[in-house]
Amino acid sequence: MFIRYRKGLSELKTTIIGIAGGTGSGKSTFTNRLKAHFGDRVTVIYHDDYYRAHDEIPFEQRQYINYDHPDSLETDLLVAHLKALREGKSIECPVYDFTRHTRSKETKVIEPSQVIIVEGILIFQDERLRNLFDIKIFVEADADERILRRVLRDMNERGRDLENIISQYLTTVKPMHYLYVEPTKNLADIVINSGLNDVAFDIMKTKIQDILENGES
Ligand SMILES: Nc1ncnc2c1ncn2[C@@H]1O[C@H](COP(=O)(O)OP(=O)(O)O)[C@@H](O)[C@H]1O
Ligand SMILES: Nc1ccn([C@@H]2O[C@H](COP(=O)(O)O)[C@@H](O)[C@H]2O)c(=O)n1
Repeated sequence: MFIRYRKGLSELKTTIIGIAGGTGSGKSTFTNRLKAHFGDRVTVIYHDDYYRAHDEIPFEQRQYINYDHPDSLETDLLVAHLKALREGKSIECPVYDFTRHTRSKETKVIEPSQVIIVEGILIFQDERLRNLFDIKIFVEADADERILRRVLRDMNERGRDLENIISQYLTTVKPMHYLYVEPTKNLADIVINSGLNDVAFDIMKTKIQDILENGES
């Protein structure tokens, strides 16, 4: 693991905010809105980037892996990275390529910051990860809206076709959602209705601003 020490930041208390929710619920929409407002003052980490590589399996077979089971993600590495960032060390984050169902050759260096947002469908499912969050938010949306959004997003951005999206949804995405994602809603501090919720955005904007100014969560 690549770790580089950055002087001074180790003394700042880091606040880690988890944003969970089902696929297509609006997690990225909500997270990206906060990131756009705060810029470099807030760091965002996507659990999706920690999907396992599986370069040993041909592409044709990689598309049939159950990517909605907790074991499909290298959560150990994310836990280690968050602990390193909290200690003021930078990390080398993997970059996931959804079009190839594997990790990209590139990595991105992430510097420590006072506020870190972690986003992902399964981030409240892992107890070690869950215990690292100071604030837990769950983005809620009806299943029909989530799948419709996913169809458009996966066709436009992830190189998928309709038949593949429907088959994946029925065989793994939907059952795993009810087994592993939906139950974690009860573990959240705040459940928000839609990633485009202006009230929730204003509340979180005020909270993060307060943390950045007063150094507390
Ligand atoms: N409330 C909403 N109304 C309409 N479209 C939305 C809404 N929230 C998100 N979207 C769109 O749905 C797609 C999936 O949203 P995204 O935030 O990427 O979901 P997630 O990160 O939870 O999978 C995106 O194209 C996004 O623009
Ligand atoms: N190779 C992969 C890896 C993951 N997925 C799907 O991504 C979903 C999680 O990401 P969201 O942005 O939608 O929250 C998850 O439901 C996996 O099925 C994939 O399709 N292919």
